[in-house]
Amino acid sequence: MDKQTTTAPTSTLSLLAHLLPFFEGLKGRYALGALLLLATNAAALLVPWLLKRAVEQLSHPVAAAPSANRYALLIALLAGAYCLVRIFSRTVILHGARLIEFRVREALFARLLELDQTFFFRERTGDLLSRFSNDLTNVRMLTGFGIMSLMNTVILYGSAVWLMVRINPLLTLAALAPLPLMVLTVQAVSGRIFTLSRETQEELARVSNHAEEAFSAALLIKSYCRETRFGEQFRVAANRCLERNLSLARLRGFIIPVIALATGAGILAVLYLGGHLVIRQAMTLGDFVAFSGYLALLVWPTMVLGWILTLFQRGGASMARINELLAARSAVREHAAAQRISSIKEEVAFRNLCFAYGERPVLRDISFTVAAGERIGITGTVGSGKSTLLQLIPRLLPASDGMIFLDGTDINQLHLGDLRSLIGYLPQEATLFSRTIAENIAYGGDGDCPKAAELAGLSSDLQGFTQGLDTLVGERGVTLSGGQRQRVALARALMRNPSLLLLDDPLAAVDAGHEDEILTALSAAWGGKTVLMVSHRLSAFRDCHRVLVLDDGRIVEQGTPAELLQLGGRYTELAKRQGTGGGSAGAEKR
Ligand SMILES: Nc1ncnc2c1ncn2[C@@H]1O[C@H](COP(=O)(O)OP(=O)(O)OP(=O)(O)O)[C@@H](O)[C@H]1O
Repeated sequence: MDKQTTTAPTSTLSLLAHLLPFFEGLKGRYALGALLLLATNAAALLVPWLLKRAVEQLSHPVAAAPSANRYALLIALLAGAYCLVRIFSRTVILHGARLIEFRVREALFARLLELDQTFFFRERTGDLLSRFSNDLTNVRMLTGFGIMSLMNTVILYGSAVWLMVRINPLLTLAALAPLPLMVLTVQAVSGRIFTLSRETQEELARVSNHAEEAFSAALLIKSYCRETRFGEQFRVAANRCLERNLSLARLRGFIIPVIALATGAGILAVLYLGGHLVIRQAMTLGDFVAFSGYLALLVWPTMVLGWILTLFQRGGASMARINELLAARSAVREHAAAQRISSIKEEVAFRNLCFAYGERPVLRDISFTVAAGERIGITGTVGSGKSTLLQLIPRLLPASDGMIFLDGTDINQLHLGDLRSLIGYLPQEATLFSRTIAENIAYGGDGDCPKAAELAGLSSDLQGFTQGLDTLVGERGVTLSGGQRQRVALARALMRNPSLLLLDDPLAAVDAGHEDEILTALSAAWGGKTVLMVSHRLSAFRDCHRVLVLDDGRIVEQGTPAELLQLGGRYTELAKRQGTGGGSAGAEKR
């Protein structure tokens, strides 16, 4: 995702405009919140007016005592009503903010599920997690406290200033005269606050990334005694984050005294000028008390202006980061007129398939056809593009149009869900969820779980677990051996009895004893399945009708294992090195 660390603060509003769709159906709630805020402020504004009336009564001392009690009671009642309505207004608005946070989180998650592999190659997990946690919190603060405080400030300023003008326009001017100084200062620093907020969020994302890497690579860090070095790298990242945070705090610290100065100067001006007006009897004492009361009500909203500004700039910066994620588009998309498919009747064909990761070509001019029910082995040098080739078939990676066909139809025109449900894919690295073995296998689809486990050669392992298929595998399968993890993943791929089986190095983490067990079990599972099996071990190809040998993204040899051994080329060389018959048992061609 493009970094926009220097996005101008003026664009904060346009960034926040992206939030509008998430307010759908909540506008009424915010309007009610505003109404309740109006009511609380009306109660607050009545207090100075009652004080004025109470003070005016003091000029008639005889009647003053009972009426003073009455005013005191009224003020107490108003304060009670103020508290009650205030609680409701906060709940109504803050609840709305929680709903918005929930909606944005859902939208983010839906987008992440939709994005293809190439996106995840680019992005760091810690950074993505940070968008889900810190950035979302900032957006919630903005849509909750930010909006509530802003509405409160606008309502209070609008009404209090109007009442003050009614009492004495010139005194109002004097009270508010220092405000432009405050506005100019706030304006001057707001751009810097936005930039710093954005940088802080990015540094925080780096810290999350370091933490995430430290957790997932704990074994590696310990085995290479890299605790100190890793700790140091974390400290550097955390320090950079701290510096940004401190700069932000300094800036906020600078705003608050300026605001306090402006409000203090206003109060001073009112005391001095208002006092003189009262002495000269150009203003009643009651009006002076009411005026001071209104001004006092403005102190807090003025003081929190700096905080509101920070909430908006920080929320804007976070929204920019969230928008980047929401705007990310998958290179693998459903075709507008996607064709449904329920089986592979004839073939899977590759026609001059080329693929590149960014600028780097990985597969070049690959052409071959796999007849339905045919089993193809794929071997070759490390990094020759074998895994990439497999991942292109279920469109886990985006292939260009006109390169891969299923029964004559370009896979890009097929319904994505249909295509994928025809395929059982075993990736090179087995990914397990921290659930039971049975649940991990059942993730592959509906089917016979014990049977799939048996086919994957898991039976003897399951006997060793007291809870068998119900054994919990720990986070990402840590409580299983590498070979066991891979066999659970294999069972998952077999679970839905797929038409097309894509096996990426199914014997990579398997010992010789299990290799034979799995291959024998798989022989029973082939049925009429079309199979593409990648392996470095040529013995894996004993049931394959044909084997392709890849080198630097090209097919350099192909044929039955026996034919390839006759060629005396790459395959023969590999077979010699492995001291095997090169899978020459080779399946009979149909
Ligand atoms: N996400 C990626 N971004 C950039 N390059 C990649 C990415 N994944 C793989 N590659 C590169 O593409 C080439 C082919 O990778 P691939 O994993 O398909 O090879 P392979 O033949 O399966 O390798 P191996 O035998 O080691 O499993 C390699 O050079 C690899 O470095």
